[in-house]
Amino acid sequence: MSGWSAELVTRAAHLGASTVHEAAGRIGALPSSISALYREQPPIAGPAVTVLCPDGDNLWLHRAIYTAAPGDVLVVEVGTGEDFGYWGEVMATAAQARGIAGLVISGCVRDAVQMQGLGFPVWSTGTCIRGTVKDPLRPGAIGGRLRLGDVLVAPGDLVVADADGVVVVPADAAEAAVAAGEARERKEAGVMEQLRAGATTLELFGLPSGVDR
Ligand SMILES: O=C([O-])CC(=O)C(=O)O
Ligand SMILES: [Mg+2]
Repeated sequence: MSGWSAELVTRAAHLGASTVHEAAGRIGALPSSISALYREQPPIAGPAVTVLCPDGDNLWLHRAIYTAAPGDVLVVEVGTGEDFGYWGEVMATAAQARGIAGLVISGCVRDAVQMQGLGFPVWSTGTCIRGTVKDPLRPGAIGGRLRLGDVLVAPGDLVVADADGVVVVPADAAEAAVAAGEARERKEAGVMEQLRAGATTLELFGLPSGVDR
């Protein structure tokens, strides 16, 4: 759904969430309460498909699976109703069959072990066994703007998620953020090389030692 090359998305996933967040100007960090469901899950990057779910209702998530294109990341706001299992192994299986890259949700999921077995990556606020309803009369949306913590998410924004967390960068800033992230990574590689050779972080970063000498 975005105009990005697969190559740019792969580069973004390789950099990871923290580096892209820093390189983009310290923007877009989703709350740390939205964390990786299991540590071994693969890092992902891709354009956001935004979904708003009413509390305790996952009908719009089912619909979103069939709206998203291969490579998209579902980004979901559930309002105040965090404590439901909005997503599980059945929906993960459906999403995988459609090539969806992963799920980021401001609420809980269930079937954690099964999703680990599937290798479907999920960032959620936790797990909850309580099931949801699917009420066609309750308002939700696909493709609107979301607020997750203090981050506004628009459809098509670049999502990068890994074991450390999730960052969302506005679509028009994505290419520059990835390029800046690569420059940052090269610089850090140089710093670590010098640390191995005996330099200190205090001298390399010009930090005051705090000790009178
Ligand atoms: O049934 C649901 O709504 C969520 C779930 O557990 C699954 O997708 O397996
Ligand atoms: Mg289930």
